[in-house]
Amino acid sequence: MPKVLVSDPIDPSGIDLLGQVAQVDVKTKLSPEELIQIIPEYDALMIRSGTQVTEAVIEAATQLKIIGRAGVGVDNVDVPTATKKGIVVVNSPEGNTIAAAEHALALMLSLSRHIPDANQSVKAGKWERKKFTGVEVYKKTLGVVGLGKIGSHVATVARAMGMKLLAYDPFLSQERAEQLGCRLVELDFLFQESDYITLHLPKTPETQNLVNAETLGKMKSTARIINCARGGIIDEDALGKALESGQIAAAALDVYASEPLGDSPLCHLEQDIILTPHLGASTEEAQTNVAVDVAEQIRDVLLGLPARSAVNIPGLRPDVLEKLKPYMLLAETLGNLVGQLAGGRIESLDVRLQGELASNDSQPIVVAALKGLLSPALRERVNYVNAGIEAKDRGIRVVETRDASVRDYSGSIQLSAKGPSETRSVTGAILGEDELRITNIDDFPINVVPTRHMLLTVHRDMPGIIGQIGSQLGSFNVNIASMQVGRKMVRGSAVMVLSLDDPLPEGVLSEITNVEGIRDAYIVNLQ
Ligand SMILES: NC(=O)C1=CN([C@@H]2O[C@H](COP(=O)(O)OP(=O)(O)OC[C@H]3O[C@@H](n4cnc5c(N)ncnc54)[C@H](O)[C@@H]3O)[C@@H](O)[C@H]2O)C=CC1
Ligand SMILES: O=C(O)CCC(=O)C(=O)O
Repeated sequence: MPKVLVSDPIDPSGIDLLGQVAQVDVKTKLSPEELIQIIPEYDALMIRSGTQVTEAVIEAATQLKIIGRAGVGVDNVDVPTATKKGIVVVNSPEGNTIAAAEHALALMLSLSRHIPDANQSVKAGKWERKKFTGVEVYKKTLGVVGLGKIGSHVATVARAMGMKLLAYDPFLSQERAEQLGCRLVELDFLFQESDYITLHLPKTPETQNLVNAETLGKMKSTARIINCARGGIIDEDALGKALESGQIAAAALDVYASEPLGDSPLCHLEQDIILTPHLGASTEEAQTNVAVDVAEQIRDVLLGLPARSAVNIPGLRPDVLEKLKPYMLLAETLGNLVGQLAGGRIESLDVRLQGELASNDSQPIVVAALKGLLSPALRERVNYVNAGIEAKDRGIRVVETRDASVRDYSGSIQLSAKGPSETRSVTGAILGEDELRITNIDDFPINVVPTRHMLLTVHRDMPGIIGQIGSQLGSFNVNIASMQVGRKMVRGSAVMVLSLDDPLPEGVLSEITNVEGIRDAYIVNLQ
């Protein structure tokens, strides 16, 4: 019988289900060393957010086939290392959506009516009716930052309560926002106009400290902010200061930059602040949903069947997967790249299969391209199962074309993404067994190995420009791993792609854009 380790508290419904096909050991509160010591015995690991599945844990896990996260965020799993070792990572992208949305709404109403303080006051024998006079949410403006699954449900309920809705989501179409009764606006406008702001976006390098002293400074002094998304999206020091100075009226947080929160200055604020211990997903229903969802996937993988919500390896028959894997990885990488170049609100994606690939089943490749395209916006919430639905919900039209006559490589994929103002296109191929290459960017021929941190420029082909960019990067201590230039004609336009050892520090991009001859510069981060 296969062995499953459950290392965080999981609803019994999931454990019972797994018990039918495996030996299940529940061992919570393991130290990192204890986990590394016992993990070699196990075929599957089931976790919530408590267990850190680090590179060291995965390297020690010689039998492991699957890691199941009973929840959405897989921030506590080293997914790239798991993928490298062929370990499937699954999550439950929707099991706790309603729970998290309802928690945000509960916090909004609690802030409006001072429920936690009023409760404490009555329990202390007081009767302070005037002190706890509240405000109504009816006809107030709610700004929703991140209009995905949770944000959409919050918007739907808030609309039914008579609230006016603004939303900011750089990856969502106007049409989808309108369906939800939201006016899609820029972030500054949302901060200036909202009476309540609720955050429902992922934590990424771009969203870290999205709410900071400057953005808080734009809010009304009567405004209230709620964060049930991820800690670190709000700068906690700046929030404390904004509350103390009366810059904003109140805040409610469920998530923190570091958890558990411990004795933070936020706990000692006199002002209106409600703090809950990451309870967004903690309802009986959500815990049953996520436990059963993930346990079913672990069971299926242990029985040799595909998983339905794999964040890293798609649910295909092993023989099909083996054949298509390099091309799916290529499509996902190209999707990610073209999405970053097109910059957000994509209206359509053209997937063109060329050469030998033209006669293949295109569906897995299209899905992989969409997963890559949507991953800057949705991160681990987009997988091979929901990528098509997510794209449709976002109003992205997908067109497939085939051209068997293109013979530069045995098989190649071209993706063209149409944004609001322009269409960007990238092509890639597989060299040898599984080496990925980007072979064309916006019709400029190039030969680039995709890497994690890249800088891409479109510039005038003239002497000195490459040297200047190299010096700029050097002055910021950024090391260049490789460089490729592509051009269509001498002294015309050119593209340059630099692979970097480290992420680009803030401010470098604007310096590079200022170099004479540079028309555009992009930071591209590929997974
Ligand atoms: N407190 C808790 O216990 C729970 C927290 N969460 C967190 O809630 C958040 C939302 O989850 P879901 O709605 O399921 O995710 P989702 O993926 O369905 O929606 C996220 C939305 O954020 C948008 N987005 C991405 N970058 C953005 C940016 N820079 N600015 C504005 N919007 C941006 C995306 O386009 C997407 O529409 C996540 O951070 C998730 O980890 C989820 C479940 C429970
Ligand atoms: O309670 C948990 O497991 C955390 C829920 C959460 O934040 C998530 O699913 O992303």
